[in-house]
Amino acid sequence: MNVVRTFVRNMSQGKKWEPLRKVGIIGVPFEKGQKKYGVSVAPAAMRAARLVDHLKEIDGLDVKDYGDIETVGSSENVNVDNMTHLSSVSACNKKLSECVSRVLRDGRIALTIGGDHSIGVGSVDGHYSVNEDMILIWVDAHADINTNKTSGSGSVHGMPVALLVKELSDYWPYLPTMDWQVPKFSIKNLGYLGLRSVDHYERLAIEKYNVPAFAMEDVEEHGIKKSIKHILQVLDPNNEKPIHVSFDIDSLDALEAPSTGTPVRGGLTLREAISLMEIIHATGRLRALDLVEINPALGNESDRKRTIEAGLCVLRAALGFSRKGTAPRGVLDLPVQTHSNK
Ligand SMILES: NC(=[NH2+])NCCC[C@H](N)C(=O)O
Ligand SMILES: [Mn+2]
Ligand SMILES: [Mn+2]
Repeated sequence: MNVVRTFVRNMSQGKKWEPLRKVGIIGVPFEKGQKKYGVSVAPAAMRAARLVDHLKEIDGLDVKDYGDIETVGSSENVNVDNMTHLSSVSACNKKLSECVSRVLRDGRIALTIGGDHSIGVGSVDGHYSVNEDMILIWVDAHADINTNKTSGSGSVHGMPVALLVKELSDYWPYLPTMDWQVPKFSIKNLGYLGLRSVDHYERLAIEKYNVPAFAMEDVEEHGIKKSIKHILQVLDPNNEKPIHVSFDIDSLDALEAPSTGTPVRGGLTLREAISLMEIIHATGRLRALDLVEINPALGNESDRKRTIEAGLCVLRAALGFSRKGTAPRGVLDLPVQTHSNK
C-alpha cells in the first residue's frame, strides 16, 4: 500500500518512480581493505546459505545472480602513505563500479555482497554514474570517512566515504591507480545511521558538513522509524530520489552479528534493522544495497550462522519480505474444505 501511495504521489509530481521488483546480485570476494582473513569468503557463504532461494521466496521478486567480481590482485605496486593495498582496492572497485552500473541499466536493484567496506567506493560510484541524484544512507557502527592522514589503521575500509565525496577531495594526495574514480557525489546527499565508534577527525567532518547522523544514542532517543524518516526527510524532502543503502553488518549489535572484523557492542537489534529496511523498501526508491563486513572465518559455528542469518533477514526486509505474510496472488478466496470423505 505504501509503495502504491508513493508511486501515485511521485506521479503527481511528474516523477516516474515505480517500486522495482527485480534485483541483481553481485558478489565481491574482496578483503584487502582491512587486515583480517575471511571477509572475502562472505559471498560464497551467503550463497551456500541459499541467498538466491531466500530472495526468490519474496512475493513477485525477480532475482538474477551476476556472479562474483574478479578480484585477482593488481600487479601495480603503488605506495601511498598509510593506505594499505591501494592498487588492489582500486582495481576491484573499478570492476564493481562497472558491474553496478550494468545491473542498474538492466532495470534491477543492485545488491552488492562484500567483501569489506572499501567496496562501497565502487558500488556508490557505479550507482552515481546511472543516477546522479541518488542519496546514500550509510548504516554502520563506524563513519568510514577517514583519509590516509586521519586514519589510525591505514585500512581503506575506514576511508570509502572520504574517497567518494567531492567536498573532501582536497584532503587527499594524488592517488595512483585511482584516476578512474572522480569524486562527484556530494556529502549533502549522505546520512548516517547506527554510529558508535567515530574517530576525532571523522566527527569533525560530520559536523563541518552538517551530515544528518543518527548515532546509537539518537536511535535510542527517537526510535529507529523516526530516525530513518528524519534522515530521508532531510536528504530528500520531496520523496523523489533513488536510495543507496550501504549496510555494514557491524551496525548490528555484536551479539546479533558476531562474525565481523571490527565488532562494537551496543548496536542495532536485528528487529531495528529489519524495521529500517522495511521503511526503505516502502519508499519504492531503493536502487542499490550493499551488505558488507560479514566475516565467516571469525568466531565459532554458531556465531557464523547467526551473522549470516542476520544478513539474510536484512536483505529480505529491504527487498519486500513482509513479516505479516503476503496473500497468494490471483487468488480471490480461502480454499474451501468440502468434508466429502466424512
Ligand atoms: N568498515 C569498517 N568496519 N570500518 C572500520 C573502521 C575503523 C576505524 N575507524 C578505521 O578507520 O580504521
Ligand atoms: Mn563500514
Ligand atoms: Mn563498520
